[in-house]
Amino acid sequence: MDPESADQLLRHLAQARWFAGKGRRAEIGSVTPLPWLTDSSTWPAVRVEIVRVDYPPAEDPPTHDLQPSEDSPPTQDSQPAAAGTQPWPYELYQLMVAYHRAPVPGLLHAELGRRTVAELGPVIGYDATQDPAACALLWQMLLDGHQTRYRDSEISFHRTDISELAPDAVAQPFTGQQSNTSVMFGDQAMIKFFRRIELGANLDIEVHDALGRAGVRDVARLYGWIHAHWLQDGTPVEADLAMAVEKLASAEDGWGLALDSLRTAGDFSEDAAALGTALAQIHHALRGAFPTAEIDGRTTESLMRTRLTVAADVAPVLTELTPGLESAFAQLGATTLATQRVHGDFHLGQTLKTPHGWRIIDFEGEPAKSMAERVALDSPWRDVAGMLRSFDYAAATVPGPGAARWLASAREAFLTAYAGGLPGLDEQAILRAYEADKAVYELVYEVRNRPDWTAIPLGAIRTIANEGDHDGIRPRR
Ligand SMILES: Nc1ncnc2c1ncn2[C@@H]1O[C@H](COP(=O)(O)OP(=O)(O)O)[C@@H](O)[C@H]1O
Ligand SMILES: O=P(O)(O)O[C@H]1O[C@H](CO)[C@@H](O[C@H]2O[C@H](CO)[C@@H](O)[C@H](O)[C@H]2O)[C@H](O)[C@H]1O
Repeated sequence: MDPESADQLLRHLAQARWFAGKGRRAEIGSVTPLPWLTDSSTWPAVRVEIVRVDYPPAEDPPTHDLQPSEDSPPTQDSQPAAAGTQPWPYELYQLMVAYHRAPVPGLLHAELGRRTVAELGPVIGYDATQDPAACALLWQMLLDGHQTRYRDSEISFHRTDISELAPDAVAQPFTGQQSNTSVMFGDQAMIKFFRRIELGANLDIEVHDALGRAGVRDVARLYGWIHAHWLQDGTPVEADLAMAVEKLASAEDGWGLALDSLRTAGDFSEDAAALGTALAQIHHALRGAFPTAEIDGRTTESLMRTRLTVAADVAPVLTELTPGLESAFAQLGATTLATQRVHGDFHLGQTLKTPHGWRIIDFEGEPAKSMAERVALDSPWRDVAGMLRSFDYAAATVPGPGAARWLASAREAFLTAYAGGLPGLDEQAILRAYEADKAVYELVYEVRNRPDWTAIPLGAIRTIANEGDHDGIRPRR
């Protein structure tokens, strides 16, 4: 790729909401095209291109010296870099590209650049997720279970039961807040194209698949996914590129509903109870579908202490609160924790209320955690604590005379429905430790993303830390 095209691509990435490298010194390391999804007579011509974005240290000169590779389909415009190992951090991003021979009115915002592609000649590349013609082709490929291979690369569409899906569903890009890119197909399905690629199995697909097989109705039905394997700079890799699920029509998100209820002095306890029941059903199914283990609570306590130390570098106010927080974590030291696969980032924004009941979405865990952390077994109390923190966020966002009562009744209804009764003292102590750990995570999240919101988790952290002090409980180490 010539420097001008690399710069153009980098500019496109830099303005994309899903690009994680904003504000960092980034370079295009390589662009690896996967096999064409369309045949030579079909326009637009569609394929996935995997973009490696490098983050070299400031002293290294920019590298646009990308070398052609024999492992990729021949093109004039994009080749993987020759580098086999990367001395600096990098990320892989998916671009689903639709090539047209002439400009498409209405797709100006989705233009990736003009280039000459060996098999196509001079063309204009667009983000296919924004192109109705390309989306119609992708939809048909899902329905057909399309598969295409070239040398060491393959891309395949996998389906579950798609008998209810109509071929003529009209594509509509999702315009709400999200970290990936979703396209709605009529009122039937949504395809979420993962932007930042994680090699291996995608957690959201894995969990939706397992819960669907277990007959759980509290999540959207999984209709299929797109999987690929290719040579990434000479190394064979594979990843899931997209997930197709039931579109939850007429759905309202839990965060908005909770705020509405607070603003109108309403009562959220019925909804909170339904969310508790849904979470209990999901946890039950996850226990059946994935391994479980009993672990020494001291291991979790130690992880929480480490996370707190790391967090205090980002939010130094945590240093003075550390003794109280460690007191809360220390309660875990005396327990054996039953662990399993969990949601990992359960909050009101991950819940949608449909005419058929609440549905839970986005099983990928906390975005700031590594894949190993997100897939690790954990106590189900992590998710319970996540939702309790979310009620606290909602009440703090709409303060007023009724907020404290709203919060208490939502908490009680959720906990009672989840656990079949209010937790005993031992469970309350575990829950408190998880609430503290979650609030520490949130404080870091807010410092980095929404500095105006730091007071919310900080308020909870102070309360928990001071409770520990009053109890006179001290960490044992
Ligand atoms: N199955 C679905 N049907 C309808 N809308 C959905 C569905 N799943 C997610 N959404 C909408 O998309 C938004 C983002 O979903 P999410 O899974 O969190 O995406 P991302 O991982 O890209 O951030 C949700 O807040 C919700 O409004
Ligand atoms: O992007 P994700 O939805 O995966 O989650 C991240 O962003 C959330 C904010 O959008 C953040 O949630 C925090 O704020 C919510 C209110 O906006 C609140 O309901 C949650 O309880 C609170 O944790 C989440 O922590 C973060 O991982």
